[in-house]
Amino acid sequence: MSSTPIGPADASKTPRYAGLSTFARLPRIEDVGETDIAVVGIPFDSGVSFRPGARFGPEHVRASSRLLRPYNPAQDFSGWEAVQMADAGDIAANPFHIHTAVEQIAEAATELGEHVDRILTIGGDHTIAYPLLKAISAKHGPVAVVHFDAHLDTWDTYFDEPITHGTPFRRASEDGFIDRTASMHVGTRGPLYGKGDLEDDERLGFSIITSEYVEEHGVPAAMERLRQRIGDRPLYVSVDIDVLDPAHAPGTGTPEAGGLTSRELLRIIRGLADLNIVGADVVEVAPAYDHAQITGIAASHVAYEILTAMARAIVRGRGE
Ligand SMILES: N=C(N)NCCCC(=O)O
Ligand SMILES: [Zn+2]
Ligand SMILES: [Zn+2]
Repeated sequence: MSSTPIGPADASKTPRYAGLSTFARLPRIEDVGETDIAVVGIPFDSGVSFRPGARFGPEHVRASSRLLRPYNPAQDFSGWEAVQMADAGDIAANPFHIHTAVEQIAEAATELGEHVDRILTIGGDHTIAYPLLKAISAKHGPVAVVHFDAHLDTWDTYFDEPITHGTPFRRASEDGFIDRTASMHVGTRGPLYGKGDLEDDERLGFSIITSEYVEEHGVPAAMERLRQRIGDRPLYVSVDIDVLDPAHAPGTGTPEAGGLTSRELLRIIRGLADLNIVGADVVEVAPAYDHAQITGIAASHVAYEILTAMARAIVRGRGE
């Protein structure tokens, strides 16, 4: 798409708090022609092991994104002025049958991916990363994954069930959706079931930047390790908002103490901006436990940084 993109509603003409709720007040996909980047919601939380409520994440993050502005000074770039972004609405996923839900998600993401260059998904619980990785790897081959999360999410089963929000990256690794030489968790912390969890995790292809590592060595060292491991491979970024400390993201289902600050997370994501982010999700926002939109605003800013990085990658690819 090369003509001038259609941007969000102008906040100096239509008040920010007016109008239909789309991410950042972007146009709906049906209201624009060709779209470079689609933001899509997946209101699904049937995979949770503790507090439910992430099914209301997409509408909450959209509502919390109304104050975003076009120019991102931290990346010196105006994403939606450079490429066409649009809100593609929500993917309908069966809340009563998780196997059907993941098929629906994989199909809908594959179909959307045929029409747009990149997709940023707003969840929903972390289960959705599994079908999203299926769709993205069908397009690009096995992708490098940077997974921001308090949790490993490479556990095997819960109640003997293989598809849950604690297991998506194990299933994705077993199914060959991820590049086992180039994937990483960031922000991991807290109690595990046993030491074997870490051995399994390594075997499944992940190395780990713990929350403590970020505190000890700082954001630049973390960014350097990420760049070294990923290189120029196609990169999928999955952000579980519980990577943030509960002080920065109370509105989530499985909170763990000792997490990143939102400032640290935003900086690390910006550090990925010169890599090739081909797809991303922001998951596990559960508004019932949120206060003053703390979690929703953090998630909307994370999504904004990722969208900016994606737009820059598209512009680089065009040789502009
Ligand atoms: N993906 C998230 N947020 N949490 C996974 C927690 C799995 C457990 O209860 O052990
Ligand atoms: Zn988590
Ligand atoms: Zn997770």
